[in-house]
Amino acid sequence: MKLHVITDGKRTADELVSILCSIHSQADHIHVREKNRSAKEIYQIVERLIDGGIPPKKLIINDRVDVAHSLGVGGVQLAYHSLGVSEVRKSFPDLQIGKSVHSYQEAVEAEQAGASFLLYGHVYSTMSKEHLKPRGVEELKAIASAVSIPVIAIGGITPEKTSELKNIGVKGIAVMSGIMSAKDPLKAATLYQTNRRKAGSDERKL
Ligand SMILES: Cc1nc(C(=O)O)sc1CCOP(=O)(O)O
Repeated sequence: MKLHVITDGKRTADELVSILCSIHSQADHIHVREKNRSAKEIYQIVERLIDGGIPPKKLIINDRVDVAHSLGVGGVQLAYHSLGVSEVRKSFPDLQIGKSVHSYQEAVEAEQAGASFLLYGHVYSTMSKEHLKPRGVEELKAIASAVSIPVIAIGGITPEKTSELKNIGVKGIAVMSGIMSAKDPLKAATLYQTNRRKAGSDERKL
């Protein structure tokens, strides 16, 4: 299972660079999701992350295909308001394209349109999506067995949820507040990573 860390749009550029450079060794992917920043600001932050030692392929840019393409990073994450998967796929055949989905139908369509992986959520209740009912694991389980691209779970994921998600065929977890708002983000990321590895080895023992 992969660990995706999602930025929360609440930090100054300096804080963001400092947190991400300190935790990146524990993360498989880092999604730069800074919805209130311009393409230029995101570009400059990502340049600093790369200069700070984060391998470009680890970085996934939310929404901004232009930034992802011009910096040659690991991919783009498309939301409902983003360009469509098939339009992006047509122009960038080799780009890793993640698509955020919220139903079985959206998941199947995103795979058909050429998505490389899916983020499905929000699975558990979370302060990051306050007042919105969580979707639970049933639909997630159905999606994970219906599509052949990796499905990543997002929303309210604590380290303890890792093995439940692993058991239903999810290929990764995406975490925002559990790491970005932690008093010690490196310690938090390490705990997620340890549980993720443990979930993998428990499964191999079965
Ligand atoms: C950014 C995001 N997208 C979601 C979706 O359902 O697509 S849920 C979510 C927030 C996840 O935050 P946390 O790890 O703090 O619960």
